[in-house]
Amino acid sequence: MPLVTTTEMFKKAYDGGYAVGAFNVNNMEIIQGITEAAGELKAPVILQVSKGARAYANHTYLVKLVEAAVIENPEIPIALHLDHGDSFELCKSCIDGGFTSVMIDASSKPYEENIALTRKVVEYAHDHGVVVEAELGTLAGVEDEVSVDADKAMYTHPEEVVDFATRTGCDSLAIAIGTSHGAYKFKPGTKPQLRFDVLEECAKQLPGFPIVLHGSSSVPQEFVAEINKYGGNMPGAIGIPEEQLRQAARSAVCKINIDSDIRLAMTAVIRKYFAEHPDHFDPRQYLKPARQAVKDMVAHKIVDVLGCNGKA
Ligand SMILES: O=C(CO)COP(=O)(O)O
Ligand SMILES: O=C[C@H](O)COP(=O)(O)O
Ligand SMILES: [Zn+2]
Ligand SMILES: [Zn+2]
Repeated sequence: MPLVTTTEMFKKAYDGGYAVGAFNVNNMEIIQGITEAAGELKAPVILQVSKGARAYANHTYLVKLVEAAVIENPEIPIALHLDHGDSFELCKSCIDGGFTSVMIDASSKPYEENIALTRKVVEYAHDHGVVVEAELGTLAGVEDEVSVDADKAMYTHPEEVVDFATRTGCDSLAIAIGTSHGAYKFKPGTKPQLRFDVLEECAKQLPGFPIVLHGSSSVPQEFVAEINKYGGNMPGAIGIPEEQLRQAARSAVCKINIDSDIRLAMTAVIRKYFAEHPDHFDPRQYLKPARQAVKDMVAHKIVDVLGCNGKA
């Protein structure tokens, strides 16, 4: 099947009590690892491209690689999504350039400006058959090149979500409940805990509406240990406990974003490979196990965390 929007995926995920994985893509090996796992497990999947990914790999290369993945995996629905679009122009360029979904993240702007910009993107997107994810609340960590302190992060105000969703017409909403971007989500020694009360209140206000969780890598400690063992230096890297992601996936959360775990999986394998094979210099030799590590990690998320296997 051709690239799809997330509309049908989210409806099924909402009703079925599971979530669809949204994985960030930056090169061929990442796209292959993710889609081979999703294809074999008959799972719907969202491939998302950040502004940084587009700057790194070029829009056309990424779209064509994703189109190749669609041809190679005809039995699963695949959506191509812009992650953290920060302007109307960037969203328009992706809508015009073949994406089926875009995020406009104006969450760092004042509330009324967030609404106005999101509304503008929604109008253009819907005219072109593309769906829109918006965001309310501020995630801790590094977002939009703004670094937000964990204790200054702003949880989404549930009393705003109906007004926001109604006035913008967005198709899904990313909320802040204590997740954050990157590999250092919680201070060592503190207990990682998402605010499920905030999530439940948002879901109650917007029955049937798909909620999105950003910053949802679990930062598997075996990857961190391998990285540190083979010359890396990532002390105190901590992610979201998978049990809490499972709980979120069963709720109104229909899309769970994972990028850092891809980076960690590849880096761990490549560091080990370099340490064990100092004489090798063919990139295929270390990118092949790195791609396999992405595939294994994604398969684990699909089956053991998201619950979207067999839902294609
Ligand atoms: O939210 C993300 C992409 O938008 C990715 O989050 P992680 O850094 O937790 O993987
Ligand atoms: O949300 C951020 C994603 O992890 C993308 O990160 P990036 O901007 O470094 O590509
Ligand atoms: Zn944001
Ligand atoms: Zn994000």
